[in-house]
Amino acid sequence: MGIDSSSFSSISNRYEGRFVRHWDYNNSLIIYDRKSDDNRNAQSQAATTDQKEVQLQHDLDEEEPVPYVVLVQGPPKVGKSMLIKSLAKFFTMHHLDNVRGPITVVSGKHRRLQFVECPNDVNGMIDAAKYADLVLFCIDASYGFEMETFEFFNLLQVHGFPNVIGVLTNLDKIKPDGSLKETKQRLSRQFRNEIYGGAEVFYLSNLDKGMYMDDEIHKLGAFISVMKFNPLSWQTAHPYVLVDHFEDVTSPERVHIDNKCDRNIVMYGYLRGSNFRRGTQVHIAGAGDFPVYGIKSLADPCSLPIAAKIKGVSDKERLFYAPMSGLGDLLYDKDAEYLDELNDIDEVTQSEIAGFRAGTYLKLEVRDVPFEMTKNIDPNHPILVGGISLEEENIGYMKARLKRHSWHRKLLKTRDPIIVSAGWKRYQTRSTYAQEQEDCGNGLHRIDSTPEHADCLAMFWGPLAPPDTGFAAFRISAIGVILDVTQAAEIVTKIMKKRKQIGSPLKTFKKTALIKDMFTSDLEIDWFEGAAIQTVRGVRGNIKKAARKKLVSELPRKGDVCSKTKDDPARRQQTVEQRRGVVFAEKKKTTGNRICKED
Ligand SMILES: Nc1nc2c(ncn2[C@@H]2O[C@H](COP(=O)(O)OP(=O)(O)OP(=O)(O)O)[C@@H](O)[C@H]2O)c(=O)[nH]1
Repeated sequence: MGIDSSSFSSISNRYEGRFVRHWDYNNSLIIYDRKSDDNRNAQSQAATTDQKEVQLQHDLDEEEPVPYVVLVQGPPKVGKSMLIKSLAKFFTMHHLDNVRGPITVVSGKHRRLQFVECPNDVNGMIDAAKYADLVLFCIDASYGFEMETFEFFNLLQVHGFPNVIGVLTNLDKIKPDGSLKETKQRLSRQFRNEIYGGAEVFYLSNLDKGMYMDDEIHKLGAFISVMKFNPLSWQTAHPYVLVDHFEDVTSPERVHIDNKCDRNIVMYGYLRGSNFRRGTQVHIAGAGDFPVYGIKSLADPCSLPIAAKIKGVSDKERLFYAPMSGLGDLLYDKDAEYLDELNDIDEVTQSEIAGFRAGTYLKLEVRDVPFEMTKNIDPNHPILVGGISLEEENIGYMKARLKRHSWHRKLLKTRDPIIVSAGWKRYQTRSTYAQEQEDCGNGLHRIDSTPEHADCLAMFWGPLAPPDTGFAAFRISAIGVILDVTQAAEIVTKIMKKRKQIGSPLKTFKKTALIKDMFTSDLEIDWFEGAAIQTVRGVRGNIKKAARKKLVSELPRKGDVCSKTKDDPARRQQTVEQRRGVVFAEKKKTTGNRICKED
């Protein structure tokens, strides 16, 4: 039976008549007679000691939740770094000089937070939207909302919907008359209207010694420490690592011979989402898919206080971990391998059975990545490594439903290049847009550009993402969802371009007509089999097939009237109209004649 620690202490101290109840190490209920008093005091002391130990054991048995990623997003110079520094100081009393890369802090007995400053470029924003558990939207109150805020919010909608909080900065730049209160109210209202109805908004009204005011940071920090984090579906279904330390381990001799050779790299970070099984391929954002050459679990560099106590490390030493900002102990040393609270099963066997557990601090080695990755490494641009399923390892065609974003002024044209972000991946591709139309059978009508206000279908080639995955096209020009995937384009769907082909009727039969001068070859006719056809007066039909030469030469003569027409007054006028245009000129070109079947 599982109990929480608070209910344990109240229950274990409760006396019922002559019986005392308490829980043993396995959380099993034990009841003993309080009147068999020989060892009563001893038992009471034991119960207190047991209680402490059980609570410790209970805390240890609980999985250490992985640090939540708190992403600080906002336009340039809005105060993102200063907010992270102020919050880090609130939680740890450490002063950070730089904000570079993920910064992990212990924010409470059971919670750690990892602060990340969102890069201001498109690729950084795309990746950040996929790993954020909470987003602090920094808004410069002296300026108002900027495009990036809305753009990033749209990305969050596509890739999951984490918690969001609005933070108004630069309030001291507004005149402290009536307009300050009015500005706060207006921006808060706008944030809730445009971003998220129930969102909290915090105000950072001034600076004190280069930091935000303590009391305001305390309010925000305290709120984040206790808020509920909702698991996001894509993240929980995939293993992923937000890299907080990176090393190039290519042998110097190899680099000396060819400084543009592929590199071997080692990345460190907490495993998030689902368990990581051996053999899983990873996608390194911006670099591509790679098999994992080596994977190891290491000692947690920023343990929760309870776990640190068991490992004999003082809390103070473990409250902070920010290797890219130059803080935190180097526990990712090769020898410092993690030992599980399951000592009798060795690490290899465990990982073979269940994979590496989410929350584990991992060391991942990947070989032969392009040298540009190490050359352009930027600590302000955290690396996202996502585990991919077998299905996602393939490249093929995807059919998606898509709608042009209202703030993208131009229509998206078929075959124009777009940057797509779907699943862990972002890539450039060309899309063909199409619409479903009844007269096209199972096929689709190709359209030259996306419709003005409606959604449409998009077919594009790229690394496959599972159906129902949200995606966005950049700079946010459209958002949509993947419908279907395959490696062969024709299986996704048949797309037909709508063309205006004009011909003239050669002969009409009962329900059939021969049309001439519409196409130039039999092959062209084959492409259009089944396509809709219509006369100027509105008689509708479908293209059936190319006419046999013999049939064309055996055409009836002018003046023949089909009996069906006489019986059908509604159609009579149309058919007569249609027959007026029939030309019995000698046929010059037999190919290109069509048999058109009426509905
Ligand atoms: N007066 C005033 N200045 C602020 C406030 N917040 C930030 N600043 C100043 O704005 C400047 C930029 O602050 P940062 O924290 O570096 O802003 P940032 O968003 O991290 O900037 P980038 O990383 O370059 O995008 C600093 O000089 C801060 O002192 C504020 O609320 N009031």
